[in-house]
Amino acid sequence: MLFTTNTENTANINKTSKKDLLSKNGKSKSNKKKGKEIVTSEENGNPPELALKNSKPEIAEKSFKSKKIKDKDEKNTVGSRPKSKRKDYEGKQNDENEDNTLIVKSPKTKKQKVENDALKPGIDNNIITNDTATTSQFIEIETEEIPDNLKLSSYRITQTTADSLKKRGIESLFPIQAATFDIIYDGKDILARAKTGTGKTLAFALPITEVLLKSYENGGLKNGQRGRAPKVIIMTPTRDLAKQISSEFESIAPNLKILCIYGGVAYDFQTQGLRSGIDVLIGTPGRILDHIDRGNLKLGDLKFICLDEADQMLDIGFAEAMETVLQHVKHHKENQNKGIDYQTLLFSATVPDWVKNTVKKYLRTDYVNVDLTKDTNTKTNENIRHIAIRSAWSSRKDIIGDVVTCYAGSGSCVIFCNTKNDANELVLNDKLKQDARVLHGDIVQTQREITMRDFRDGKFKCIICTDVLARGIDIPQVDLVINCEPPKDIDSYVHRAGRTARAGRQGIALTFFKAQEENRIWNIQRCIGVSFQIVGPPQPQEIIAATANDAVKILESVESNVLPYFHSTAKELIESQGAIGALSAALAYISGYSGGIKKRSLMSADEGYTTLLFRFTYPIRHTSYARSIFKKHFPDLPEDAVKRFSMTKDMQGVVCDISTQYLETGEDECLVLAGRQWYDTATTTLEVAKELPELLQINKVFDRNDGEYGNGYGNGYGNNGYRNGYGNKNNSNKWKSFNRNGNGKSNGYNRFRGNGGM
Ligand SMILES: Nc1ncnc2c1ncn2[C@@H]1O[C@H](COP(=O)(O)OP(=O)(O)OP(=O)(O)O)[C@@H](O)[C@H]1O
Repeated sequence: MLFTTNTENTANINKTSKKDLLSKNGKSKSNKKKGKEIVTSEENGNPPELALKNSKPEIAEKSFKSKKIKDKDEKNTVGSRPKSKRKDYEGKQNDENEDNTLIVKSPKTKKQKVENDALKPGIDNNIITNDTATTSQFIEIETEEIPDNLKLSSYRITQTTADSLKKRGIESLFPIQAATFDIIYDGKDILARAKTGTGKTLAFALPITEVLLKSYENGGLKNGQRGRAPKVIIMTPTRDLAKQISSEFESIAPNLKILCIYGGVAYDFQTQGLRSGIDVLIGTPGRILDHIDRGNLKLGDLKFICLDEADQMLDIGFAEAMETVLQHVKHHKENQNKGIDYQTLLFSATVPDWVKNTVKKYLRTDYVNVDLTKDTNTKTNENIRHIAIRSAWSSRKDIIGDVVTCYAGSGSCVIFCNTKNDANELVLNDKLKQDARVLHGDIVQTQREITMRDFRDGKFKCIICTDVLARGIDIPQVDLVINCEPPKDIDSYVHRAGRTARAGRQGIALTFFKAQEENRIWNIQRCIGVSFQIVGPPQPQEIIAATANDAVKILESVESNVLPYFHSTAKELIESQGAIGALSAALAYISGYSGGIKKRSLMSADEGYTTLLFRFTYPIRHTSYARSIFKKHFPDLPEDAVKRFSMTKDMQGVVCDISTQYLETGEDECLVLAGRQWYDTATTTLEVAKELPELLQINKVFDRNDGEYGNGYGNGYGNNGYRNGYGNKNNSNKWKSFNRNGNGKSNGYNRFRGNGGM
């Protein structure tokens, strides 16, 4: 394990596979070679207590355990341990890999034999279900084995705090918390990065709380005095996040006085709060600065200044205020000849260079850089599934309700708009059948708080917002995030998507894009290392599948005593419509689809278009092949009735949209186009596409005759494709050159580009 303290002090801390963990096990080649040495600041002129050597971790662990029992002074501390031993113990818990990175073990499941209570005398066997029934005295259950390095008891967490955590269902630390606890507790500055929803708030809140509690206990800091200045300032970009962090502190540290301040509300209450004395101040930089300027906020006792989501400060216009606060603190301490007797902490899922450069001016040179995102391929949380739907802006408002129905399940949904106006418009949209409320910077603070509270409490399903909710906001039941259009930048995408799949849950991030925005989707895909699944808008069968269960539940919940009143009407209905027809009508009504479900193009979500799929038994070279089939077989079909031709990724298919007025289904489900029946041949079939097949990168393969996409094809695709991809004119009619880019290498993207010139 290496805490590099040269230029960056980087502790790379990775989750690793079970196999990796087993193979390390303190016995790896590198461990032998390096003698499990934690090289820290001693070699670099930093305080000696951080230079750790641990060649015999197992022994260190034992000595820690016995010491823990003996040491009465530390009885109030779960896992508190003498410093020297603690270091040894830490070395044991966190394995190192070949390149000296610290590995934080994740919980793994372990099979445990427990006594089968169901077979014990005196226990009611009726409670045995089919799943649990067994004749064995023991049953095997899967339990989570918490690695020692994630156990609360492995850290200097007081019993009171541990109890508060357990009340919230927190039994162990998450990797970022395990990775940063000791660093912060032991007095270092830190720049920490971990993916969204991985517990960064507690990663700073826990050690800060414990340091304060320890200081108060030892009399080092004055506790409870009226007018006491804060020991901690936490700056966040938004009020909503400030409120959330305050609640987090309140839940783990009920004995500390927490104050949350932000702009947009009167000063009086905040000023009174500051004057009465507080321990932790959480707020937005602008308002914090105002209080410093007004002389309300004293900085002399400050021990921690923490920046959460600092990189968003620039977007919100807080970058200058944030830096001025940091400068004030520094100068204030210097003027008091206290030097830098406080710690600076920075946490975010994304840390762009401007933040690093700004913050480094205020971090001590021996700060530690913990980056849990560094060695993973994706920048977003792995539990997020990324979906994109191409649709014209005008169609989006019509399908968004169905999208929520099909993808949010019983969970909640956050819908991001790029502007406040868009958010205001969308919330009025009657197609959004689900309960929805709007939240953005123009909504008054009290209403924002009510909306957030109700959303957390599950009182409505969708919150429509701007980026004001993109950062940090933690609502565990959010299963779906929708971007009404691609966000302005990559980091925004990472944070917006991160509102789902929190604390190990699964979630979906779904982005709408216009045809001309497609490159933005591929750009996000490339930059954050995820794979977008391009799908069509929900189709009737999916919508019905998603709603029918709920409708059935509603029917089942009807009080039986009211049913007799409906019997005679039901009887008449069944006589006129048949039982299935009558009940289906009732289900359709309950599901909110009594007005019918509009068929939509899978390609563009446009109403009035149906997507057709040609399949060939051989690869084709161009979508015009399909166009020529239409011309030949359906001479009465107007040319503009079919559009958006696009090649499937395997190049053995073409999808296109046909104006639904020219499409009928004849006997045996056969297709009738402009009055003529289509007959499949041995090599070519045509059907209504049930789902969007994987396409070659889409905007590049639209047919040049499509008004909507014509330019993309003619200029971008044609020229580039020919020159870059195809390369050699002489090869143009040779099949082998079709699969090659200019360099003669075959790969997905270039292969497609290579096709462009044909
Ligand atoms: N050790 C833990 N055990 C169980 N749940 C936890 C633990 N730590 C945090 N959580 C829960 O995980 C969720 C996400 O935590 P948090 O909001 O701190 O994430 P984050 O990394 O700050 O995300 P973001 O980057 O979006 O701000 C919260 O609901 C929190 O209560």
